[in-house]
Amino acid sequence: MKSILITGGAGFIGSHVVRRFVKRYADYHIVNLDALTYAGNLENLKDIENRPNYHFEKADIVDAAAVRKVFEKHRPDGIIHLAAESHVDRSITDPLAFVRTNVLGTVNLLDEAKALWGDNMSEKRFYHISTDEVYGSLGDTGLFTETTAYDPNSPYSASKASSDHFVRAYGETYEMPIVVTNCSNNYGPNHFPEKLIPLFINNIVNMKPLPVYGDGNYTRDWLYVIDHARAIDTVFHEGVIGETYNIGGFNEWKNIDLVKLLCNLMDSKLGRPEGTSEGLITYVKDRPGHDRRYAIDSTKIKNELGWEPSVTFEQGLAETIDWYMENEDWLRNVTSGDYQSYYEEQYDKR
Ligand SMILES: Cc1cn([C@H]2C[C@H](O)[C@@H](COP(=O)(O)OP(=O)(O)O[C@H]3O[C@H](CO)[C@@H](O)[C@H](O)[C@H]3O)O2)c(=O)[nH]c1=O
Repeated sequence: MKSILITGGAGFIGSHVVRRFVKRYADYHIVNLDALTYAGNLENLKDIENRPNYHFEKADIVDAAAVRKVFEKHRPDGIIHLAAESHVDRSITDPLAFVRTNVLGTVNLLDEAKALWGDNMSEKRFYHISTDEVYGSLGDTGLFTETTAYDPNSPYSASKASSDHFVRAYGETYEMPIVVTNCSNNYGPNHFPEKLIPLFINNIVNMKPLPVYGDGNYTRDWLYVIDHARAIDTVFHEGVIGETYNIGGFNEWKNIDLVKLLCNLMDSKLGRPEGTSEGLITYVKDRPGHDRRYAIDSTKIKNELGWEPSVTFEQGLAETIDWYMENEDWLRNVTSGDYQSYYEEQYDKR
């Protein structure tokens, strides 16, 4: 039996990875290690929580002793590391939180893996999930490839770039079998409504303003989270040790075009007159250091491992909207408590 530790498994991308692994690999011992911060939610895993191959451990990766206990108990052969602070706006107001979780937390995990595996690293794997933001910002043309130089601009992307470097350093220095993927913007069910798509879905439902940063002409490449989880499964099992793979949707959208599409889809789903949601669009002060364009070339993973997106953007977005509308309780629960004050604070600042 293979023991697999998935960090951040109660979060957005992590929960889709945990669900996929628990359902597909009945003979694996799957451990979800999560600190259950504001963005982690065990509700995301209700449908699989009683499966015999699933185990949950509440621990913060910043706490090395707590991580060690989990390692000693479950003795993982493979680690899929997704736990991270992930919101760029939060990193601008509290960079240290990102250093702690994303840098220190990652090094703690690497150290515990090294201690557990010792000299016997064959058949082991440390897989770090990272972001295309480490490459910085593009002009109107070009794509990030695996050889693009790192050039992070936000405290968030600087912390992820740093953690990528530590993972690679453990590969070089201690011969740890590592693999890294850098992925574009994800969307889909269970996405915390601080990020563009779920925030705007929530605001449209509640007829609240849609705060578009700057001129709205910022470009992102969007990938359905379920396709990302499938890519992670592929890289975990078939990716070549020491390699980096870029993952993206070849699906670039300017924010304002995406927001207008979302508005139109929501109006028709909610039975509201055309143009109702677009009327909520409010241009607000820009995000400091806002990266203009991300666009990623995922040819390598397609050619070498046979992965490519399976869901079109129109299909994925429609499924996402349906999910939020069918899961009002989930949305209400995650937007209660501190959420409101966080949201208002962000909005007031602009
Ligand atoms: C929340 C919010 C965002 N935006 C803009 C900022 C960005 O250009 C775009 C998407 O913003 P966000 O949803 O915050 O995502 P972004 O900053 O691109 O980063 C995401 O995508 C990255 C991958 O590229 C991940 O590594 C990050 O964890 C993830 O948060 O929309 C707005 O115009 N208004 C908003 O209220």
